[in-house]
Amino acid sequence: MYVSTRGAAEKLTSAQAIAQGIAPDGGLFVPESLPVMDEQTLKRMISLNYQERAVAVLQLFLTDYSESELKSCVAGAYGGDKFSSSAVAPVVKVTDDVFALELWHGPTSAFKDMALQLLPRLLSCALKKIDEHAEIVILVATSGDTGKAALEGFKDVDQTRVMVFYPENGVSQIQRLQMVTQQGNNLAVFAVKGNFDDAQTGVKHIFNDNAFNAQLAANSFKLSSANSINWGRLVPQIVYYFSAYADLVQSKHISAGQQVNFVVPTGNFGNILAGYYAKRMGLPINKLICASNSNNVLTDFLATGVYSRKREFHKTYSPSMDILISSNLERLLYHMSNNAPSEVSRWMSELNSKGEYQVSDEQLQAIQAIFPAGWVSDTQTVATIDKVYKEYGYTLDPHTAVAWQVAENYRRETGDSSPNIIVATASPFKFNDTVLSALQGTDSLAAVSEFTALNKLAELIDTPVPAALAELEHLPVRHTSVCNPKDMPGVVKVALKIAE
Ligand SMILES: N[C@@H](CCOP(=O)(O)O)C(=O)O
Repeated sequence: MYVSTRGAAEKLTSAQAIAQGIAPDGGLFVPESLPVMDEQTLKRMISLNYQERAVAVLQLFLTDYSESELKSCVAGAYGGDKFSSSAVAPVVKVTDDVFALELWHGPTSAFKDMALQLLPRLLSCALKKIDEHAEIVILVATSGDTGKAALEGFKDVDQTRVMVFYPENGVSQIQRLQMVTQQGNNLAVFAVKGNFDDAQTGVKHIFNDNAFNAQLAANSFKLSSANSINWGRLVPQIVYYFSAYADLVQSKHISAGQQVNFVVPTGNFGNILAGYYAKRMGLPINKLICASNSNNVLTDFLATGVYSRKREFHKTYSPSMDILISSNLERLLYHMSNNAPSEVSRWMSELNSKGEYQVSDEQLQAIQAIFPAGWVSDTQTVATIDKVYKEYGYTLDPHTAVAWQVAENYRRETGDSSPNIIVATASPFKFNDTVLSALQGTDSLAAVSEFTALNKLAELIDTPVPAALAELEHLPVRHTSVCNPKDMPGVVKVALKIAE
């Protein structure tokens, strides 16, 4: 069963939690108890393919789904030619003890596909299970990657509508084009005059507005989420930690049981939290290294125990991580406080009212023992892209470059020699201008169009542009709406044709 991190919502099955998205008390759903992956299953994973590994992990959490339901959801998500790699999430050896877990082989070239190809299937199945007939309105706040992956995953899915809110000037050109050209009859995309936090806060306000939800219900609509606040977004992400480990044992780069570090470019804390669940389940993870850009709110929290959003918001070359309110930290705090919803509620309410909260020294030490952290500037990010390409012929996108450099700094500072698995979250082509100028200097971008830059990058790194990105050049723009954060509820009503 699933409980809210704030303790004031009823327990739900996983199907109910996935359909609701967020708990009615404003908290996030977490498993009441965490399953353990026994050693035998861990060993067995080595010889399984990605889909089989996914079922093995999912069935430990989604206990109200049958094995055949999970197999069918997983086959739909990862089967066929949806992913450009047959491994789905391949692990690439970059140096003797540094590996890249490439999570960007899906249809939108970012790691969000790993969950957002599966979530629509889990949700459709959940709606049948719980006999829900309302139309589910999925609200998404995005700093670039989740939005497109949600649009692609939910496009024309029965009984769903999708509404994506992205910061007007806070995503890469390719990310923007991916969203504004999206086809499908059940979706809408809005640029928000503000940053990602404004969009995410706007969405959370809508979720917590009882009158608004009642009006929706009267029109046979219910809200849900495709962000990592939804448990159904998070659980598929646990799978690739197991899969990467199994691959490395299979290829004999590590021995079974050996401790490894995962280094995760972090924004909303969902990806790295999935790694935490994998560790709690028994995967031999030494550290989960939290890598940030100059929006280093998490680095500071992990150093001091004070989470403060009272700071300048920076627009960086790694825009998907331009976030100051990291939603999933709430789940970690719940687990690290020994499941104490009253403490979590107090911290979240202080974050809301005072802009900050502080955990105890004891809690901080327990968190620090698992999550070392660091951040790098834009200047270091581009230097890292250039250095890694020159030294190893491997092309990093800016988010993955942040992780790479933080991993290098961590190893130098601590002497921890565990193999580092860098979680590669996006294709370099999504951030073509930053990557091209990192490799060839800013002059390479002078007076060239987005698509010339894409092709130049492809030629330089001798890799074809993903077809779905190349075709953006010829797709008509279908979504041009812009709104203020305070107008988001009205915008949702208009899109749903609900009268004021
Ligand atoms: N980095 C994200 C921000 C939202 O995070 P999510 O994991 O909660 O969906 C993005 O690219 O949109």
